Amino acid sequence: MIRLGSNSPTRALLLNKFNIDFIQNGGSFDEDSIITKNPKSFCYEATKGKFEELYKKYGIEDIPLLVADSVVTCNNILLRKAKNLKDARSMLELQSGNKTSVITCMIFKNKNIELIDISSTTYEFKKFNIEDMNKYISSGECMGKAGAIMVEGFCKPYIKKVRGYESTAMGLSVEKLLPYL
Ligand SMILES: Nc1nc2c(ncn2[C@H]2C[C@H](O)[C@@H](COP(=O)(O)OP(=O)(O)OP(=O)(O)O)O2)c(=O)[nH]1
Repeated sequence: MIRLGSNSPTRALLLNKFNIDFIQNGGSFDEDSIITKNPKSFCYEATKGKFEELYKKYGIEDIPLLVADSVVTCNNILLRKAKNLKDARSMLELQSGNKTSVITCMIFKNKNIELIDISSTTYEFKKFNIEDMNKYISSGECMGKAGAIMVEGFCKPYIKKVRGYESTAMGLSVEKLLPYL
């Protein structure tokens, strides 16, 4: 049993998919407090902030703690979760027919180890079909996802090339975590 220190439904879905028993307690770390715009540093700072908040609140005496953060970088621009549908559209237009990477940082701590993992999955997308993209945006599924992309959904038919785990792109590099559970 582990504590998933996250509000993310996708992270819960991933742990379920890998049959990992967990309870879910999200935090309220303010990612807007992070100064750096470097995608990898931002992702690490956000994960560290989330970990410190929840480690203070729950500790690891009873069960291990897992937190994570994901960001997207395209054309060296840091893309977080879209603020609104207009923001989501511009993120998607940037990534259409382009190369984009999802960076996921995880911190996992139990009584014996502390794992800090930063992984990325890089995609080369074909150009998104406009009608398809409009439908995706108006569905609202683009919200709450780093870079407004959904690799297992909207983006799937447009994947030309991929390097890295799909789980990393969805927000939790579970394959990297398994050896420690
Ligand atoms: N379903 C899906 N979700 C994705 C994908 N890429 C990123 N995400 C989700 C995972 C995270 O919930 C979210 C990235 O935002 P954060 O890392 O800040 O996490 P979030 O605020 O959702 O929850 P947390 O900070 O862990 O409480 O985007 C994807 O391709 N598919």
